[in-house]
Amino acid sequence: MEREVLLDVRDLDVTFGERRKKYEAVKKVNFKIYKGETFGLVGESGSGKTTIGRAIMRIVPSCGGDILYKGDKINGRISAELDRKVIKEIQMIFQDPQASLNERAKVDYIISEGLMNMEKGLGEKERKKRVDQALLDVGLLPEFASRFPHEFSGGQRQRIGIARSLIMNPDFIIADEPISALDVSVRAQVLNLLGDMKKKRQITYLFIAHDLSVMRFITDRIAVIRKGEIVEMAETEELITHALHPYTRALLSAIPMPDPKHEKEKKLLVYDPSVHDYSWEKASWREIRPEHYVLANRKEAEEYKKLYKD
Ligand SMILES: Nc1ncnc2c1ncn2[C@@H]1O[C@H](COP(=O)(O)OP(=O)(O)OP(=O)(O)O)[C@@H](O)[C@H]1O
Repeated sequence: MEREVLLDVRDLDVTFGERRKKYEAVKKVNFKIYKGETFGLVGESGSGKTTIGRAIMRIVPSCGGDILYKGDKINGRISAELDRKVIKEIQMIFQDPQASLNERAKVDYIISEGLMNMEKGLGEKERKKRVDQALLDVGLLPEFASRFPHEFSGGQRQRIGIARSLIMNPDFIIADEPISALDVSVRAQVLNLLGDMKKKRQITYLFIAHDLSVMRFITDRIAVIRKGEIVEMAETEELITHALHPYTRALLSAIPMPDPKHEKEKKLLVYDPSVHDYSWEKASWREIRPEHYVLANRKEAEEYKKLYKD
């Protein structure tokens, strides 16, 4: 059965600064996220993960390429109607719950601010009801609504951030390292909460993280990003067990990075199932195994051939 594509990112470029100070944070990035899946974007700090999330949220402008949500192009100029739909349906959960909540506002306001902007005619009684429900949904008590963020622990603050997203009844959530700033003891709880939300509400996730250990348990597919480019993309289990790109393998096992001088010669390693062998083709995305894509150089190909030839 054909899977429904929720988000389709095509040749996305994001550049910061101008002229000599120009910095290409995201370069020709392509991926699709299917409805109902949890798609992971993994890479070390500064690789461009957050920028991709922010480009989808339209917090940073894209410089090239298309971002299609449910088939509609949402980057660049869009209609007011589509703008409202995207604001409501796509929500983001931020990395640092200490920084992402307005310290001067009560939880009640923080959680319902977006909702009030979207539904101008919303009555006070209904608003209150939805705030209480959102708090209960994330495992917090309705009476917390009258408190300020500083009265909460890191884990509770992240739950408040999640409640702020959930109250919009989103179809798609971008979770940008939602647990990395939290105490180890509460990380699993927050992950479980996100997992429960997915099951109950059929939410699709883009999950951003810098290490693969967490991703392994929560994602269906993963794209590995390095210096603004996707270097490998596959189903999670396939990627973990048959990582092809040395960078992915480095993320998996903390082995040293490949020599950067080999990066210039970019070619695509293609697995041909009919002859059970790999060959090099010009650098455009192709499947190696079903839905396993990799971008690498010739020297690495020789390594892969040795390692992965059945
Ligand atoms: N608004 C901006 N202006 C200029 N440069 C930026 C801006 N935002 C991000 N960058 C740069 O773009 C690159 C990618 O940053 P980004 O935050 O997307 O990386 P990341 O992979 O999410 O890293 P982290 O895990 O540390 O958040 C970095 O070099 C960063 O300094």
